[in-house]
Amino acid sequence: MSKFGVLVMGPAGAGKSTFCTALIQHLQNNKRPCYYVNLDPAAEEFAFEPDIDIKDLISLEDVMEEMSLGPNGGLIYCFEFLLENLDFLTDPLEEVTDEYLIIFDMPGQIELYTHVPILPNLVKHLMRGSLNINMCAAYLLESTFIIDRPKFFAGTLSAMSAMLMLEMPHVNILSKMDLVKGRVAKRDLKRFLNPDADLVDEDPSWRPGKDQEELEEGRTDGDPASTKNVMAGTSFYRLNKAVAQLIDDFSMVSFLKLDAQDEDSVGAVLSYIDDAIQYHEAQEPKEPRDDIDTNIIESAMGD
Ligand SMILES: Nc1nc2c(ncn2[C@@H]2O[C@H](COP(=O)(O)OP(=O)(O)OP(=O)(O)O)[C@@H](O)[C@H]2O)c(=O)[nH]1
Ligand SMILES: [Mg+2]
Repeated sequence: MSKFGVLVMGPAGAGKSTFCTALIQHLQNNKRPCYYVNLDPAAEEFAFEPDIDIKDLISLEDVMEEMSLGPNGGLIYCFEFLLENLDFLTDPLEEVTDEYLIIFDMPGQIELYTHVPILPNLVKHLMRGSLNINMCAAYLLESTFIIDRPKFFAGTLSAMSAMLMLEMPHVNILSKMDLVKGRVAKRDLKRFLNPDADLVDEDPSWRPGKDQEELEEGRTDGDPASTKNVMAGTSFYRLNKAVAQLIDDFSMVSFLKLDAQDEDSVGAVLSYIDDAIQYHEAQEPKEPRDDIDTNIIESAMGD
């Protein structure tokens, strides 16, 4: 028997926990069972109480205090500790059946998704070990990033890096769509869903050349440490063009749109996740149960 899960990832504040909440609400509205796993050792408040909470194993606050670590080092320590104590996850998850969608709410520290091999090891354990969970990664990026193209391509690069590192089915999501509605034309928005390198050239805010000249001549508005000119200069343009071209060449990253307040939008994203993990293929057609039908009929008749 397979199990089914989604790993909700992305940078800090991208809307991961809000998406998890919206997803749980949507599943409940559609009478689908779900199992909520919080893997953020710093998360305090939840709209739905997690079924498993990493804080019952280890909390970031304790680690930072006792090990004298900062928030990022502390988080890596928490995950290393989790990897040494995988029974904490395995034991309860073994009981979860194939009707459930297991939702893993991840922390936002970008270190986890880029260069340390912690997540690949965790994912391997969940997918290939005795748990045998069909997993999909959902990588969220805030849609407001599209207003600042260097930020958008940096975020897209981090999504691609997570895809390459995790080697699992993956959907990328532009979250908080309500914040860009009306600010970006629909046609322009479409370009960001399948980003190409030309978006860098078409950015109206670029002034390549001019500020670089000023920088080279030492004219930096009286502030020698100013980064303003660097960010608008030719070198920065070329860097962004190279990043965008790399993403374009791999042709791996496209985005789905998400407005967590809109149930249809949450349902649409869920249907992509279901497809990726082949959730519906595994569900047995349910026979109508005689006892339930009789009860419904009896209660409808006021018996
Ligand atoms: N307008 C709008 N705000 C949102 C949406 N989703 C999340 N937010 C807000 O964005 C902020 C961060 O949301 P979270 O869901 O906590 O983000 P997160 O990715 O879980 O954050 P970390 O766990 O701290 O990395 C909160 O203030 C949310 O209310 C959305 O769809 N629209
Ligand atoms: Mg969160």
